[in-house]
Parts: sequence; structure tokens; C-alpha cells
Amino acid sequence: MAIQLVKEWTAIQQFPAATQGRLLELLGKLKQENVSTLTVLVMGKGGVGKSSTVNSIIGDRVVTISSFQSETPRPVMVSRSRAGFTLNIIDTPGLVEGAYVSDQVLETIKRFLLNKTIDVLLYVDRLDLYRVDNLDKQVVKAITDSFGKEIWRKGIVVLTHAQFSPPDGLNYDEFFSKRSESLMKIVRQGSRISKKEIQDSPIPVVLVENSGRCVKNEQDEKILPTGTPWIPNLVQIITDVALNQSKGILVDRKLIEGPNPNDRGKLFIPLILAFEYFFVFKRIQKWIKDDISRETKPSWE
Ligand SMILES: Nc1nc2c(ncn2[C@@H]2O[C@H](COP(=O)(O)OP(=O)(O)OP(=O)(O)O)[C@@H](O)[C@H]2O)c(=O)[nH]1
Repeated sequence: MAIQLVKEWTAIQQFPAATQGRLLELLGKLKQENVSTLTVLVMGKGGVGKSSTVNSIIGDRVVTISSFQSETPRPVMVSRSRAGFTLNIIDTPGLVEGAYVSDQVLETIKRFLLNKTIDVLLYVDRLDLYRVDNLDKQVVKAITDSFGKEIWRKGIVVLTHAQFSPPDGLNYDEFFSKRSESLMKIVRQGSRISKKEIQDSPIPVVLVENSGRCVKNEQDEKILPTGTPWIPNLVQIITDVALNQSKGILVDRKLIEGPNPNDRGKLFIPLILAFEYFFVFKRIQKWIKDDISRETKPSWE
């Protein structure tokens, strides 16, 4: 097995002091909760800004932008450590090829993740799009079928291109909430998570602006149109999700090679049928037989 080289997270010093302070505070919070490693999986369609988001979080060009044009797209894990804490971010190739979810890409991602625990899933898409379609649903379904619907309890929907101006007449917050709602509907449908489940543990939707032209505040931090410095905001939500009640998803052989994790209950169907046959059907049959044998013939027969 190859030894994973964990580099020191020196690029954190590239961030403005305010961002650096906030990030170190969040790492401290994780360590306080006895979390010393965090593995974040980044997934989504091609070209939505997955690699750019990884680079933005690390603060350096650690993965090549649009690097997955080669013939054999492969996931890449970037590991950085700081003050005894290790952050692993796994960038993955776009899941869609042509008009379909690529089984081959999905398979490569699953095998890459073998024996790793996913603490947080960043499901990346763009803010500046108006529609969701069946392909989006298929992407969510493919992720769910691969890792089980519990993965969404560790999920964050990340919307890139946040510095986008909605067309005339549409207010930014309104556009954002419409886009989030339609994406959330797709996540619900693709993962077969009920409305109630989502209400009980909502999946956060977080804005990101990877462009070098992102507006900055007085402290030199990259901000969203709402004024929020987005890097500490994203890391804060990653921390919250990592520390939530749900356990991380361990990608073991059973998960990769076994049946669809959402269909596991189906294994019990033959057992339930056998139980019904012997304990319900057979018993009723016996009662009827006993009843017939006990029956006294009416006098007119
Ligand atoms: N303006 C703007 N451009 C972005 C943003 N995020 C990514 N881009 C650009 O979008 C293009 C695709 O970005 P990538 O980060 O390579 O997207 P990806 O999802 O990793 O793409 P694949 O590797 O093909 O799966 C690049 O030209 C980026 O510079 C963003 O938030 N704002």
C-alpha cells in the first residue's frame, strides 16, 4: 500500500489574517471534539467548480482546474496538516459523460474511496443556472446508490459562481432561495429522502465564489454579495456537519461490491415470505381443516 504523504498546510498563511484566525479557531474546535482528521469528498457534474473550490479551501493551486479531460479520469486526494490536525479533500472527476452518469467514473471513485471514511460530502453545482433536470436527479441518485442515503446527512450543497447578478427584476436572495429550493427538491427525489427527514435535518446550501475577481472586504477577505467572507463560512459549515449527530460513511468492500445500500432491506423479503408461509398461511390452513372436520352436517342434508 502506498504511504500517503501529508504535507504541512502552509498555504493557510496565504489567507488574510481574519480568515486565518477563523480557520485556526475552527480546527481548534474540531480538535476539542477529538476530531483530528477530516475527510471531505467533493462530487458533482463536470465543470461546476469542484477543483476550484478545493484550491480555494486549501489556499493554493493544489489540483489542476479542468484536469479531468484526460482519458482516464481519476480522483485526487489532497492532504494538509496543521497543528496536529489533518484535512483531506478528495476531488473527483465530473460524474456526467454525454447525457448520462458515467458508471466507469463512479466505479473509479468508489474504488479510490475504499477503506476511507467520508466525514463530509460537498455536492457542487453552479448558482447561475436556471434549471434543474433529470440528469441532476440521476447524479444525486448515483451518489445515493453508491454510498447509501445516509451520505446526505453528511452533505452540503455548494453553489459556485456566487458573484452572479440575477437578470433584471430578480433580487439576489430571491434567486438564491429559488435555486436552492429546486436543487433541494432534486436531492430529495434522487435520494428518496422524505420532506420530513429533510425538515428534521436540513442539508445546508453554501455559496462560493472561486473567481480571482471575487470582491473583498476591508480585511482583504473574499466576500459574497451578502458581505459574508465565504471561505470561513464554508469551513464553519463543514465543521458543523462533521460534528453533527450522524456518523461518517465508511466505504468498505461491502458498500462497494454489495447490493445497493438502499436496497439492503430487500434481502429480507424471502425471509418474510417464508415466515408468512409457515406461520400465517399454514396456520390458517390448519384452522380451516380443523373447522371442517369439526363441522356437524345440518339435518336437511
Ligand atoms: N466565475 C467563476 N468561475 C468559476 C468558479 N468556480 C469555477 N470556475 C471556473 O469554471 C471552470 C471549471 O472549473 P473547475 O474547478 O475545473 O470545475 P470542475 O467541476 O472541477 O470540473 P471537472 O474537472 O471537469 O469535473 C474553470 O474555468 C474555473 O475557473 C466560480 O465560483 N466563479
